[in-house]
Amino acid sequence: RKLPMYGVVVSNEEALAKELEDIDTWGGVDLFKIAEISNNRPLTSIMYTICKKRDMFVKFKLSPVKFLTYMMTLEDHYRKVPYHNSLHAADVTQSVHVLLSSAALDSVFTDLEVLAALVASAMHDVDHPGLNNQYHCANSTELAIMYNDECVLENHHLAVGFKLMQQDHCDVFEHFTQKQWQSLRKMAIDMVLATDMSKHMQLLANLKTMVETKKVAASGVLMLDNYTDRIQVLQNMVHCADLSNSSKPIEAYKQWVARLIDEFWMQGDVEREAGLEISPLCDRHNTSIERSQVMFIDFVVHPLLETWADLVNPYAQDIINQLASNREYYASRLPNLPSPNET
Ligand SMILES: COc1ccc(-c2ccn(CCC(=O)N3CCOCC3)n2)cc1OC1CCCC1
Ligand SMILES: [Mg+2]
Ligand SMILES: [Zn+2]
Repeated sequence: RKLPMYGVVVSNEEALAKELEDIDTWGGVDLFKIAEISNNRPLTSIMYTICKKRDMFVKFKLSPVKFLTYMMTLEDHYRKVPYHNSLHAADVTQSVHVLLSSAALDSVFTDLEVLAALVASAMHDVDHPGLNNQYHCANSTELAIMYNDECVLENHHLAVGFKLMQQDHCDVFEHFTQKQWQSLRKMAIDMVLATDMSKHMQLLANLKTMVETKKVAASGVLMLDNYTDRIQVLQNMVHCADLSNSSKPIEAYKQWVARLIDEFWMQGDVEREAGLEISPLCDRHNTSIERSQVMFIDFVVHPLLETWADLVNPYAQDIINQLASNREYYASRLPNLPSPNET
C-alpha cells in the first residue's frame, strides 16, 4: 500500500514538501504553516519525515503503518492548550534533530540513542493540562498525589507516551530485542525527566564540567565513553530544544511568547477563580512580557545555550547570534520605568 509522502494525508503535498525542505536547519521550518497544511498533524509529519531521512524504518525494521498509527495516537493525546500542544512537541523534535546533526557530534551517538532522543522529544509533553508543576503540587492534584510532587508532569508524559505504545496497533518497537527496548526506554525516561526545570541547575553544572574536561578526537568529534556522559549530553540537548523558542527567528519566537502567556494567564484565571494565590507571570492584570523574556534569556537560556555552544564549538554560533538579536528585540521594547523624579 502506498503511504503518503510525509506520513499524513494532505490536500497539498507540494506545499508540505516546500515547508519541510529546510528541516535540517535551526528555525528552518515554519511549524505554524506545517500545522495548517498537515490538517493539524505537525508532530506526525515532522517526526515521520525526520525518521525517514535518518533511515530509521530500515535500520530498526519499523513498520511505517504502526509508526504512523502510534504518532497520530500520540499527537491526539496532546491537549489543545495554547502552548503545550503537539506544535511545541514538533518544534522540540525538529530542534533535537538539528542539534543531533552538529558536526561535533558526528557519529558520536548510536542509531538507538538518536531514535531514543527523537521519541523522547515527540512524547515529552503529551497530555500536558496547561497547568504547571507548581500548580499541581500546591493543590495536591490527582497527578501530584500519583507522583508524590516529584517531576509530576514529566512522569505523566512518559507514562502516557509509553502506555499508548502497548496497544498492538501502536507497538512500534515490536521487533526490538529486550536489550534494545530496555535501553531505549531508559534513555527516553532519563531525557524527559530532565525537562523538569527543577533539574536545570544540575544539568547546566554537569554540562559546564563536561566542557571543561571535554575530550575531542583527532577528527574534532566529542569523545563520550560512558553512559553518564552520553545521557548528560542527550538530556541537555532535549532541554536546550525545550528552551529554544528565544533562539529561533523572531516571528516564530513572538508566536511562542503569545501562546505561553495565554497558557499562563489561563492558569492564573483558574487560580483566581479558586481563590488561590496567582502563580508568578500568570496574572493577566499584572505581567511585564518584555521584562520576563529578557530576564529569562539572561539568567536561564543564554547561560545554557552558551555552554552548549562551547561543547559543540563552533557549531552553534548562529543559535547564539539569533538569541542575542531576539533579546535586543524585547530589551528595546521594555516599557521605560518612570524616571526617578516622576512620582
Ligand atoms: C516563550 O517563552 C518561554 C518558553 C519556554 C519557557 C520555559 C521555561 C521552562 N521551560 C521548560 C518546561 C517547563 O519547565 N515549564 C514550561 C513553561 O512554564 C514553566 C514550566 N520552558 C519559558 C519562556 O518564557 C519565560 C516564562 C515566561 C516569561 C519568560
Ligand atoms: Mg514539559
Ligand atoms: Zn516542553
